[in-house]
Amino acid sequence: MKCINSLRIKAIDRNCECLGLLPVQLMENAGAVIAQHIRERLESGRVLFLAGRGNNGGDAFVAARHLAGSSGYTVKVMLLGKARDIRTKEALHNFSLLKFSRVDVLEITDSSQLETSASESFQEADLLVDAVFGTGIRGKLRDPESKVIDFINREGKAGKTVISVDIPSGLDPDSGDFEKAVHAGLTVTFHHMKTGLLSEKAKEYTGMIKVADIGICVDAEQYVGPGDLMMLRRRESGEHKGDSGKILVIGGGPYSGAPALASLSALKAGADLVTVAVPEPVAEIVASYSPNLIVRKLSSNVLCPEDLSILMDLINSHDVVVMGMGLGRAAETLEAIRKILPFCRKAVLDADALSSLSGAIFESLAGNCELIVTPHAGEFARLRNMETPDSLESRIKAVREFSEEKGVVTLLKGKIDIISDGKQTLLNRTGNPGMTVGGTGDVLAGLTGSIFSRNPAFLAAACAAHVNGAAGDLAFEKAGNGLLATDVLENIPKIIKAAEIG
Ligand SMILES: NC(=O)C1=CN([C@@H]2O[C@H](COP(=O)(O)OP(=O)(O)OC[C@H]3O[C@@H](n4cnc5c(N)ncnc54)[C@H](O)[C@@H]3O)[C@@H](O)[C@H]2O)[C@@H](O)CC1
Ligand SMILES: [K+]
Repeated sequence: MKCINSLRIKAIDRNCECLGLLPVQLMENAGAVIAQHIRERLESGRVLFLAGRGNNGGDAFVAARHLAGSSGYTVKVMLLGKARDIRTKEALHNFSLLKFSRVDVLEITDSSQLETSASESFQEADLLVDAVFGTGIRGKLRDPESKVIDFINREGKAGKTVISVDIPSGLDPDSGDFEKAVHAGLTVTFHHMKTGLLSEKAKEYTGMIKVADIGICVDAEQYVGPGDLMMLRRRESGEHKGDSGKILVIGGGPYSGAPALASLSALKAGADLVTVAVPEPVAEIVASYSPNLIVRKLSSNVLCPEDLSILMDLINSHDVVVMGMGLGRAAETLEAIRKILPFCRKAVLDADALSSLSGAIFESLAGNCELIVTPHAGEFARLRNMETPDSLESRIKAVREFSEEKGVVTLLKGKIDIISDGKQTLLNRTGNPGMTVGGTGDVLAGLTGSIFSRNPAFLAAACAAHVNGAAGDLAFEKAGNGLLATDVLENIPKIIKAAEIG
């Protein structure tokens, strides 16, 4: 059974919104599902909804409206707080519809009301709906919410049915931990099972669990979207130079532009420091591209095994090594890459570096170096010794199997990018035909390294693919098919800033 954590559900929710499926639509579906489960449990009678001020409460407002429209039900909503404290516009919108829906509303502004004016509502209810907290619960429980959980449990103990919306209130949706939680007879959770519901501790509290479809678009989950960018680590105030990533780019030799593009891209994506190590003949050219780059000279015309002595300290003092761009495929270069890799903790391999990889290398790296590879279809074919299939389905299968077998994260570039770590797979469709121009792959590699320095490999690769394509789409608006890799580079900060992840 597919399980999901609270961060990912938020991401999917946001992706839905970006696709045009509004949060209020999902709330409507969630509420309608809850109303249906109530009807199945209770043919007629008094139903009391305990609603918090977040979207979990919003689901309850919708369910109350649906149920009040069915004959035989007397419906009451107890709002924990004042209407003006309701946190989201969707919940507030649905709350405001209650006054036209034959639903009694009681605002609990003081815990003492629970013992006095509100106590009768608990006693006379035939069924209680727990919509105090869903996936948005944070920190220690406060009153009146904490007390309401006790009141719900008291009625449950007396034999009344308690239905929890999404999760029993009080449970941490990810760990299943709690200081106090609603004891439900039935939990109706939305879209996928929440990780916390399956914990040993939670099992006694959830009652029967039903996973309910609420109409989330498949693409919101299968494709990387702005919601996934929300999962990336935010920069904290008070961070120091270097905390937001130190990237070592190893590239150049036959080419000089490629390592410069990767390095600048890492900086534009928010890395604090980028050092670019390049063979001696191109060092000055690379340095001339930008004063923001720290350039280190390697010993000869191309990267070679002797350079390991210069590179060791650099590798140790940087978070991520991004390697391959413009290195060429001289035998000594490929040998050097194979020698360098075991010393890296995190590495992104692109272009020529991919030619150095063999089964034995992957095995020797397992557990020591986290690796992201960013091949295009031709490079992927060479990596696997097998044609890269044309159909999307077969490509997805190939990328998933390769990633699982080799223990790496693969970002297969194409019209639709495929990102997989063997267990999770995401697709990306940002980008445009103008991006077939040289250099955009170098930009992607640097961007990936930059995000990877602060985030898990799979999330970093997926988000990098999305940001790179989105920056390319902005560049396309101005330059069409005449866009350059440098135009993509220039637009990276706009995309990063819009997602507030820089
Ligand atoms: N795809 C989705 O994510 C959907 C989510 N929906 C619902 O939205 C819920 C998540 O909504 P929210 O993120 O608004 O969060 P919640 O409704 O779970 O609760 C957040 C609110 O609870 C209060 N709160 C949090 N911790 C507290 C504490 N320790 N003591 C006292 N008060 C506390 C705060 O006022 C906060 O605004 C889900 O569980 C689900 O029921 C649905 O509307 C449909 C779609
Ligand atoms: K709940």
